[in-house]
Amino acid sequence: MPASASRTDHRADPIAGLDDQDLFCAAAFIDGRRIGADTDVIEVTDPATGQLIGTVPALDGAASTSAVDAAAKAFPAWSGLLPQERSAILRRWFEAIRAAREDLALIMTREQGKPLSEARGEIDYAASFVEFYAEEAKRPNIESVTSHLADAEVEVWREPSGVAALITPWNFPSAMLTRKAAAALAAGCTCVAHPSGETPFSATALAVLADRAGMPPGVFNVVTGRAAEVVEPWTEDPRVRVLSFTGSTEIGRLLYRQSAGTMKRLVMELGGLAPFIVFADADLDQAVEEAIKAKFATSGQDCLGANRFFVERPLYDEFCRRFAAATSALRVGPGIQDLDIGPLMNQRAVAKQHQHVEDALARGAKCLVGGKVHAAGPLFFAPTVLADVSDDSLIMHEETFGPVAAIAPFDDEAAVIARANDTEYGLIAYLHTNDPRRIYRASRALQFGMVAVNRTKVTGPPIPFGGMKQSGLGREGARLGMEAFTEVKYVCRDWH
Ligand SMILES: NC(=O)c1ccc[n+]([C@@H]2O[C@H](COP(=O)([O-])OP(=O)(O)OC[C@H]3O[C@@H](n4cnc5c(N)ncnc54)[C@H](O)[C@@H]3O)[C@@H](O)[C@H]2O)c1
Ligand SMILES: N[C@@H](CC=O)C(=O)O
Repeated sequence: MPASASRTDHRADPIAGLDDQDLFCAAAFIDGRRIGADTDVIEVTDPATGQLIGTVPALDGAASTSAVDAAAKAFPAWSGLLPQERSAILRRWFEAIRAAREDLALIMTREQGKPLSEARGEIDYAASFVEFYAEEAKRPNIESVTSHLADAEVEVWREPSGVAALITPWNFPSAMLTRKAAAALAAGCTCVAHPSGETPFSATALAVLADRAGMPPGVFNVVTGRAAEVVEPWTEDPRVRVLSFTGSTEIGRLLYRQSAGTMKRLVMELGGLAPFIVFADADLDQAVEEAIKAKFATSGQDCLGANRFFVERPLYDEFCRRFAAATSALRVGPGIQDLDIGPLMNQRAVAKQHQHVEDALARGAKCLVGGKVHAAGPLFFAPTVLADVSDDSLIMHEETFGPVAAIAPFDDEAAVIARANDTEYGLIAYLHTNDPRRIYRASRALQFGMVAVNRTKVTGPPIPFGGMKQSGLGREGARLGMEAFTEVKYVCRDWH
């Protein structure tokens, strides 16, 4: 155990309304033990109120390496279990998460700020990955290949890669962790996970539940601390074979560089700059309803959040009018009150909203609704609609990651597809049209990993989630998500 850490069962102050206070756990988890720091801690505040809700240990590089020691030690036994045995543990973890739904949602709302209903939805989403991979764990397929050599038999195996490092963000603190961890564990890898310092309690609660579900010591370690201190040793450690990150493209590039020395397998779920394209033949009511979901879920702090709305000229004025009216009806307040829009994560996020609004207005845009901080508090930004936004505005090129929508008209299909593709990002594109030929043409032409047609909610465990270009590498979810944590081994056997 590192000198700076002592073995303590630290507790955060109780959260009112939590049934099971042990889930609100102010400790890291390494090798099946709760690790607390004597002095160095990270303070976690409720973004709705600015109130301190608890602290977690700020573990150092030695502690972070000790988590890899534990995961490497646990790897032979975990990867050697029968697939059904790993599946049974994952299934128990899934059931524990489902049973703790209300408490997990409350913890998330307090540290992340999202409305309680959205937090409950995220817990269901998080649990669904554990359930899915509990099933996939049973199917570690061996591919049979017809031999191309005389007198030889050939086989292709998939073997667990080893220790996997999982680095997760603050906007979806539970689902981003289970989407990675359940896939890695099902494949037979052991994990070291680092949750964002802004939302660590959702991750430590999942670790408590994994422990209760019978996850053996060292298989699923959660290391709290400052991201660079915790993660850099993992990028340099040759025992860490896969690094899976969700967060900004900027940090993704940094981790890519840091991982080059040990040639890790990388999974990167990075930023997006989603276009939302509405053609004149679309169902306008449906387009407006879906646009509200695509822009304002998690207060706009979603990698799938629509940043750029392009509306064909004949529908433009009416779309702007209806979308602005629907936006001004959104209720803003603390997540605990379960309204529509909660606070942003931090002051940097608020500053970015101001910057994007002011820049767009300076370039000729009109503000139809919002445009400033909301009376609910300093981290609440009013849901905002900007119309006539010019293509050279910052908001058309940089992720806003907040509740500001930019709308611009278009006249021509080919031109709008080119504008939509004119970005380094390529995560998701939204398309509204009722012309089947156009749906096919546009879906093919959009350079995005996911295309949502006439709807917003498209994700879930069986689909390959991920982006093209600088939105990332690899895919999460589906069978591909599990294969990311495996190595292909080819064996050729002589018959003689
Ligand atoms: N794709 C996503 O789901 C997602 C999630 C969160 C943030 N973001 C992006 O981040 C931007 C704003 O958020 P931010 O200011 O917190 O961004 P950021 O890049 O500083 O942080 C994003 C995440 O990266 C991790 N991180 C930061 N520094 C790291 C390091 N040196 N090593 C390893 N991990 C590190 C943090 O734990 C954090 O959760 C947004 O505009 C958005 O692009 C994307
Ligand atoms: N909203 C995404 C998570 C990324 O921010 C999802 O649906 O998985």
